[in-house]
This record gives sequence, C-alpha cells and structure tokens, in this order.
Amino acid sequence: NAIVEDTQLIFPLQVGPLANTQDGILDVNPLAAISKNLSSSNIRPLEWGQLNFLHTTDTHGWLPGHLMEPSYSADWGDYISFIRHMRQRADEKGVDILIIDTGDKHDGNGLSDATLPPGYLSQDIFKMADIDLLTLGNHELYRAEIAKQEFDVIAQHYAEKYLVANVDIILDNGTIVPMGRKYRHFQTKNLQLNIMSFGFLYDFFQNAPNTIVTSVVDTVQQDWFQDLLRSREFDIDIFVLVTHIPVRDFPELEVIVNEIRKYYLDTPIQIFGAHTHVRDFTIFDDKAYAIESGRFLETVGWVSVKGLNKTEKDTSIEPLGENQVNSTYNVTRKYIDFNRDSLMFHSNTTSDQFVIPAGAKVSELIHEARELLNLTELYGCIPDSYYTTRAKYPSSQSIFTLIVDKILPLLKSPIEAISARFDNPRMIIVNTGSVRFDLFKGPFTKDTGFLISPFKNDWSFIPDMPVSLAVKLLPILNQDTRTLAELGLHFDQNKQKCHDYYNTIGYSHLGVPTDLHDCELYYNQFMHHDNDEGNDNDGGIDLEMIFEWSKIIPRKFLYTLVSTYRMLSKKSQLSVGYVTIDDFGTEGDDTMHTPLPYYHLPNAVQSIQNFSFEEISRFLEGQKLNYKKVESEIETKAEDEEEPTIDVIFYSFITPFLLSALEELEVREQYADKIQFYGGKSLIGLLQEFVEGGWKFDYCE
Ligand SMILES: Nc1ccn([C@@H]2O[C@H](COP(=O)(O)O)[C@@H](O)[C@H]2O)c(=O)n1
Repeated sequence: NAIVEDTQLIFPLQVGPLANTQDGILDVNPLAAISKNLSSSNIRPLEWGQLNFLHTTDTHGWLPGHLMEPSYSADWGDYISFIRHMRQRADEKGVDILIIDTGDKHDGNGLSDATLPPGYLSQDIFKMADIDLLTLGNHELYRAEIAKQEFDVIAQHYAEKYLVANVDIILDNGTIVPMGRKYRHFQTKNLQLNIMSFGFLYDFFQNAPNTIVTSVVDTVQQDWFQDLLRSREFDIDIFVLVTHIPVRDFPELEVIVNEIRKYYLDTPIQIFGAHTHVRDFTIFDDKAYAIESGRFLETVGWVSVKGLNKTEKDTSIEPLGENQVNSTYNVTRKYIDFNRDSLMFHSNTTSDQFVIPAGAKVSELIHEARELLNLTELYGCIPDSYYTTRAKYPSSQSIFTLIVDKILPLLKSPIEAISARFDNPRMIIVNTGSVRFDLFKGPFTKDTGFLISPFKNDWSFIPDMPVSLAVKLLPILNQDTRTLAELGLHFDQNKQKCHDYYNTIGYSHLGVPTDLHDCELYYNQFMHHDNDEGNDNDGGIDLEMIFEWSKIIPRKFLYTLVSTYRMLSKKSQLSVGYVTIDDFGTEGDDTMHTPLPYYHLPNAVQSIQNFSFEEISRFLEGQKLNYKKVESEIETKAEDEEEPTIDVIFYSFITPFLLSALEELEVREQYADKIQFYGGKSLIGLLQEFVEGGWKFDYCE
C-alpha cells in the first residue's frame, strides 16, 4: 500500500494553523464531544492525597479513542489536556502527581498498525504526552523492528523516565544494552517526596531475537538490585513499580515485593500493573498495593496516597496541609471512564476550558494521521454486532462463531502445490487471543480490521495428520484451568497449582487476555457470566453484599448465588460498562454502570472443512473430554480401518504451543519436521475479504 509506505517520507506531520478554534480551543474529533447517556451525576469524585497518580496501560494504539463508544470517546489529545489540568490542580493543592504508562502501545488500532513499520506515526504521537514514569509491554517486543523502534523513539525520548530492569536489546553492531534505565530515584516537585522507581516486564518468552528478557526471579537477585536495596544509599519515601505484569494470579509482583520487604519492612510500595486488560486493585500487604487500569484507552487509573512520612535524613519538607496529614497510611483508587465528561469533571474544568492548545494539536495530528492512512475508507457494513467475551461461544452473536463458520473457510495458500489441497479435509486452528475487539454493527472501515485482529500472522500446516491424532490438539490447547478450581473447596488452596500450570505449559497465553485471570475466577467474569445466549444487561446487583460474601463463600458457590441474584434483580437504568469488584470493594469505577456480560472463551477455536459430519463425529468424541481423559479415551477407531487424514493448519504464532501439544501426545519428533509454511491472508485480510464479499454496501443504516 503506497500510502502507508509514503508515511515514512512525510512524518512528522505538520499541523497548520489551528482551524475551527474558539479561544484557542479546537474540537477535531466530533465524537469525542458526544456524551450520549453520560451524566456527571453518576460520576464519583477522586480523592486526592499527598502523592497522586494517573495510569494508562495496554493502550494498543487506541490514541484516537473509541469512535463508536461514547463512554471512551476522548482521545490522546484530550489526555494531554487532562494531564495539564491535573498537574495544575496538584500544584494548587500543594501535593504531587505522577503520570504513568505501563506499556503495550502496538497491536490493536489502525493508527498504530497500518504503517510500515507499525507504530511509525503512533509512537511519535504517544510521546507528546508528558509522562513521568513508563515501561514497555510484550507488544513492544514481538517483532525486532518494533523493539528497535521502541528503543530508538520512546526510550530515548523519555530517557531517565523509561524504566525496565529485565529487558536488553542487541544493537545492530551486536552490542547488548539495557532497553531502559533499571531504576530512577528522584524527588517530587511540591512535597519533595523521595521516589525509588523500578520497571519490570513479566516473564515473557515470545520476544524477538534482538531482545533478551531475564526472568523477574533472576533479576531481583542481580547485584545492582541487591546492592541498591542493601546499601540504603538513597532516601526512599515510597517505591513506585511501573510494570507490565498482571496484579493478580501472576507470581512476578510477589517476588519483587518480597525482595524489597527483606530490606524495607514497611516503606510504602505502589505498583502499576498491566497485561490482562482488566480494572483491578490488589493488596500485597498493608503498605503495598497494585492497580491495573484496563485496556485500549477505555480507562485512566487513579491512585492517591496519604500518610507518607518523609525519611529522617530529609528536613526540607514543608509542614503538610490539613488534608495531607495522616499518620496512618491510606491509599485510594478509581477507574476513570475515558470520555471528556469524566475528564472535565475530575479536572474541574468546563468545556470552554478543557482543551489546551497542546492537546488540540495532538488531536489534530491524530485526525490527520487517520486521514493519511485512509482509516475511514468504507469496506462494507456489519448487519449485527459480534462479540468476543460479551457473547457465549459458540453462539450467533459470537465473533468466534462467525470466524469459524464463515471467515476461516476462505483461507487459501498462495503456494500452488498447497492450494491444490484446498478441497482436502482440513482443520484450521486459531488462538482466540488473536481477536482483540468486538465487531460492532455499522460501518466496517479499514480501521475496523485492525481493531478486530491487527496481527500479520502467517499460517503453517502439517499435512495429512491422522484424524484421531489431529482432534486431540484443540482439547490440549484448551486445557481448562477451571477444572483445577474444582479440586478444592476454596480456590486459594489451588493457587500455586494454577500458577505452576500456567508457568510450565503456558497455553493460556493463547487466549483473550482477560481470561488469564482464570486462576482466581476473576470477580467480574463470574458476575457477568450468563447461562443464556447473548447479552443480558440486568443490573441492580448489591455489589457490597457480593463483596462480603466473597470473603466467606467459596467462589464456585458464590457464582451460583450471583447468577440467581441477578435473575431476581431489577433492570437498571445505568448505561452498560465496567462494574469492578477489586480488593478494595465496589466503588472503584468513577462512573456507575450496569455490568457487561462476560463469558469465558477457549484458548483456541478450530474450523473443520471437507470432512463429513458422520465420519468426524467418531473421531471428535475426545474433544468433549477434558485433558485428563484425553490420553485414555481417545482411541475410538477400529483397528483394521484405514484412518482418514486431515491437514492441520494453524497460526504460526501458536507453533510453540502446538509443539508442546504434540509433545504431550508423544509425537513431537514425528511431526515437528513436517510443519510447513502455508501462507495466505491473516485474519484481518480474511475478514475484509468476507465483508467485501458478503456485506458490501455503499451506505450503512
Ligand atoms: N503475533 C501475535 C501476537 C500476539 N497474539 C495474541 O496476543 C496475545 C498477547 O496480547 P496481550 O495484549 O495480552 O499482551 C497473545 O497471547 C496472543 O493471544 C497473536 O495472536 N499474534
């Protein structure tokens, strides 16, 4: 695509004199100003402390905001305005505020992914935000050129503010250098609080060959970390960890906190987490807390801290104001819906005051970049919405049912010898994590494809695998961790088992990020899980009561209670959105909503073609069995019958997982060498082909 490639020549975009300005205020994104169904009367205010934080994470390129969802319709320019106002408020109050981002800036939006290389425009737009502490995510490391871009553009721009202790990059000349600084010690502007900050990435293993990820366990034993903690060289009022690590269920954060606690028994630790795309807040001890602030720029996390004591050596601190003094340590958190109404409410600004020129300029750049990339080009119209976790799979509203039934069958290899096999029996396996977002009824533009599945993944295949073997693959990839929860009365007893399971097998890294919380049956998931098909927006649940129940009732029983309670409760008048229950309770969301439904998804789904139902049903029996039963019960074919074979096609991304599955089946040696390149369009291309073939309309209703 020439336009896409041309972007290399013309960026940085030059913004002309601001158009449509009213007193220097520019509204370039008309949808950003829409506040349908939004009402500030439902917004809960933020509580300020001595030290306050704004947190974004897993933005995945959504800098233009959500053009079809008013609740999340602000854009990165608005965030820049918001930051400015919140810094000013902090100054007025004589307290401090730090702006944090914890990574994953690629893969999820045309703005970041429609350029060559991906991120070519979006990284320059991202870095216009005045961020105090940031780290990278796994999506900055999947591809070598993106890792290099992250190092060249983001790490260099933010310099000492860009922290990551456990990732190195191998430069073109072969030198190995850290991706960012390992730590930052500094004092805050107003209260001169001493901050010690570290950046960490979870134990990620699918990184590009020009990068090295060291496990968290090993990193905290390294001399620099141990010496720094042991030496007590720095005054430290609070540790601030900026991490791309989930705040629940993953073991890494506990490892870091435990190591710090060996030397600093009760110095506050505030952690910013990431990766699983949820709103969550967890308690490690009475002075160590962690927040995760959702995904896709739907959420800005807020944390405030009171009761910080200056370290003894420092005498420069001014006496704290009335609201700031608190002998006991106190932390609050909020999840802000990313729309202008919420941002104006919290920054105490009117629509005339909110947009500052620097914010307007960034909104304009986003708008121009979208135009340049033709992201609004219409390919067709979607007649109904199809959902990822909001609909049960399989069902008529599930995007995965659409993919399995209609999209994957379009896959063709561009290689002649392989495309000749098109009518042979074939099975196409795709990981559900490769689908990032819901497909909403309405226009399908060039951008939509990137929102749904941004990855340019290749396809691989194993030709002619015996069907009885091929049908065992998906059940293994989908090993159901929830069966582990059934093993004991309370899940916590199985937590270690669950972590061991994840860490050794890792299949869960194939599924949608939110399902990584299977280890704890994440509250929101069972709260919103319905037994019927489709969406059920019942509201009116007494969240406080459920929170109390959760302390005494095993979660599997709680699930039944919640389902029953939901059925009995009244319809709510609130708009649908996030309803979060975290370790602090039920008041975290700044805007009260009726909860969205949530359904667990398998790690992977498969589409089978050119194979008769009768023939396959005999061999598919094993699919319904859980992992434990696979080994013993799959031998269904008669001894003397010639076994049918099938081509097994899969996203190359899942190759390591497929190899593990083959290993579990004790046939890895036999089949690893048979894996071949298949080629063909990735999901984004197939989806576009389908839309243009079946849903090509010149206008949308
Ligand atoms: N080329 C790729 C890269 C990633 N995925 C999927 O994304 C998941 C990771 O995304 P997070 O936002 O959770 O970091 C990964 O587990 C895969 O499911 C992919 O399909 N192709």
